[in-house]
Amino acid sequence: MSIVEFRGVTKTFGTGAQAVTAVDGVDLAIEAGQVFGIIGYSGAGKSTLVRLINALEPVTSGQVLVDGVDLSTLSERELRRVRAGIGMVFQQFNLLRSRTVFGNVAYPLKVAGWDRERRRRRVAELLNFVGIADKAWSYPDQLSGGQKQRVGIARALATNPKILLADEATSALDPGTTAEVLRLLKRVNTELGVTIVVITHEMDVVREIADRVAVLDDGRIVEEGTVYDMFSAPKSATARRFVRTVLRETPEGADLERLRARHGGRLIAARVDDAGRLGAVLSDAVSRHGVRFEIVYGGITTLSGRSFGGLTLELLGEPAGVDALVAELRTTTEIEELAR
Ligand SMILES: Nc1ncnc2c1ncn2[C@@H]1O[C@H](COP(=O)(O)OP(=O)(O)OP(=O)(O)O)[C@@H](O)[C@H]1O
Repeated sequence: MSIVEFRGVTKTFGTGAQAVTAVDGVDLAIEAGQVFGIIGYSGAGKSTLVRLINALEPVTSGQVLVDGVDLSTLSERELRRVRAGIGMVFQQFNLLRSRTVFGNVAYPLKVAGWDRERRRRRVAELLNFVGIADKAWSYPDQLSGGQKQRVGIARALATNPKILLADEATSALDPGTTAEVLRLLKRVNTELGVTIVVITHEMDVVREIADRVAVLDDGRIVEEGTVYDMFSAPKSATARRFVRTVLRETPEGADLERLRARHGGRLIAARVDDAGRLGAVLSDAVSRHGVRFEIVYGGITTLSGRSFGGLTLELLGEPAGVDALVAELRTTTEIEELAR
């Protein structure tokens, strides 16, 4: 059973000519223990989707199930219980400025009726986990963005939720701090077993921590799958655009013009992955086909622990030899001609 499931969910705001369909016929299954990314541009409906999961908004049609229970069948009191099992982390942290770090993290425990001693022990444990035990008596204004988000995460985890919703949790942070916060979220997933739904407009965030990803475009899921599959073979135009923001393995525009100006040989872009034998074919290129090559662009990274990337090669030799090499390369990996 999925921990979160959407069945034909539509959410419309307003009526008549003013109606806006923010979520449009979404089917989605998030399994327990996953980090699930939902990526989309501004206005795609991401925040609305999140608000449907924690029942801050009712669906217009369809069903949202949390732990197998259709939220629309629950009373307000039962919904509060479901919400208590879902933590939330926000882009703007949403900390109480008048309370210390300790006070912010203790707040949901107080609301849940924990006594003072239990609260103290739990907050200490949480602050240790997120690495800001030394800031317990500081106020939010005295903290950096990354520290504030650690407090936000500690607060979200206070009552031991099974699900954590992170809505653009790193969008207000610089790249270095983003990486630290993402590592912390990954630990929340692996060490505490919390299922995390990450809402973002940044493909880097998806690449860093998600297991699976859904692409939301104009309220619809246009693509869904493992992060590796989406990066290595994006199917929708929106997914391809997102992937290109992170992986610049194929030169375009001015980069491509510069390469063409500098390199007279035939330019091809080759995909590199775990299965490919690009290196093996290239190392025999001279002896088998009389073709030399130069690596002129690209990069290789890891995705979900697997190699992934692309290299642009300049192939130098007799046209027939180059043709034969390209044909051989095509049998091992994806090749794109960067024609003049
Ligand atoms: N309470 C509301 N009343 C009316 N329209 C709304 C409401 N909430 C969202 N919308 C509309 O629904 C659409 C999706 O908005 P939503 O905030 O879910 O998108 P988003 O992907 O989270 O965008 P952003 O990243 O900019 O927040 C938008 O057109 C928005 O104007």
